[in-house]
Amino acid sequence: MIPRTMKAAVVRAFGQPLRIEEVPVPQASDDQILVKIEASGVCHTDLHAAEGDWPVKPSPPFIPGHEGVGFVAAVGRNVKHVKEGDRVGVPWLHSACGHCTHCLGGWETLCESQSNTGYSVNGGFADYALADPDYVGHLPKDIGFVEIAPVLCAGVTVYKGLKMTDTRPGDWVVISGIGGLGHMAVQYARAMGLNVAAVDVEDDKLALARELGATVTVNARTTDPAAYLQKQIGGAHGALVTAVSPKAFEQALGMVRRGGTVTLNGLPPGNFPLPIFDMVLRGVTVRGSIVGSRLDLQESLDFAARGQVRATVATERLENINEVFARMHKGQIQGRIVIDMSAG
Ligand SMILES: NC(=O)c1ccc[n+]([C@@H]2O[C@H](COP(=O)([O-])OP(=O)(O)OC[C@H]3O[C@@H](n4cnc5c(N)ncnc54)[C@H](O)[C@@H]3O)[C@@H](O)[C@H]2O)c1
Ligand SMILES: [Zn+2]
Ligand SMILES: [Zn+2]
Repeated sequence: MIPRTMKAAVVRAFGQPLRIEEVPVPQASDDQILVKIEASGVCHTDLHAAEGDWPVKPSPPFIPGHEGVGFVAAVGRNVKHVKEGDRVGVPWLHSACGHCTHCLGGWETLCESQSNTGYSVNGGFADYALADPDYVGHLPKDIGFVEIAPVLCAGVTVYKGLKMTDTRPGDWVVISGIGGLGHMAVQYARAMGLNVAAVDVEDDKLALARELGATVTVNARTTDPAAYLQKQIGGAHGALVTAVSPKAFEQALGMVRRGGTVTLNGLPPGNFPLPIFDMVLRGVTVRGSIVGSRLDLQESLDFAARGQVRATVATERLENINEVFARMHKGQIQGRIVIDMSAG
């Protein structure tokens, strides 16, 4: 039985604490599904959204959250391939047009008509969320909701980002920023046969990276990470930047060897300089990468299903979301915090 109202964390104004409110449960249109959210990972993007950090902003009031996972509670009458009771996740890529050149080419992440969960449409920091059945992730059978939630954004994003480094098994990849995204990246990289170096500004993050399979670690607060990696491994073949500091982006350029590729996942507001001479003579590629396609999402879930990646998680109640954001802002979270919607 679906209630009329639900609990949700709502952004009423940028930079203000989220409010826990009782709001109407949304109703699925003929082409949508309604998902009963059981767990919802907290991504740094949710914090950027609530702060209004980016040039393209959401419109308050809105409900953040794009790692929401749970059971399908209702299906619209046109929905054929997803049924009530299915276990699904509602990712950042809420929906796309399906017919532009990007969508046709398997690059729906670049669709100009896309909508984004927890940003342009309400997300998973609530008991229920709407979803487009064509864009949900189908969850592996034997993994709990709390543990799988971080794959819906952190997992798929770094899995795709690693592919975009154009590295091959046996190559070195450096992961800069070992937070929610980065700690998953270390694991995907290992599973993909890569040697992993990890960079962060906190020693406890680097300790986690080592536990998860990184064999070289550098604290960028105390050591110049580019110089260190050139000396230790001759520079990496690829770098994946998930850090929330523009400084880390600049430093990553020097972490790769000649011909290397630097893929940018992190989204701190700001810019960083590209030294022309150095980029040209060293043949370095720099590219952005945003989440992943539906196929990337399903593949990233398959790694979890096979036990090759496993998010380091701690649970919190939705009521504590502002405290979670405060800790995230200070870089005090190990792995991912997941809101357990069944708690309270
Ligand atoms: N491109 C995408 O599709 C995509 C998807 C999800 C998140 N993001 C973005 O990725 C970023 C990271 O998200 P998250 O949830 O992993 O955040 P997080 O807060 O969990 O982790 C960020 C990490 O960066 C580290 N860090 C900070 N300054 C650093 C520096 N100078 N050098 C190295 N490490 C540094 C922090 O210690 C922390 O471990 C955010 O900006 C988020 O918006 C992008
Ligand atoms: Zn995210
Ligand atoms: Zn499109």
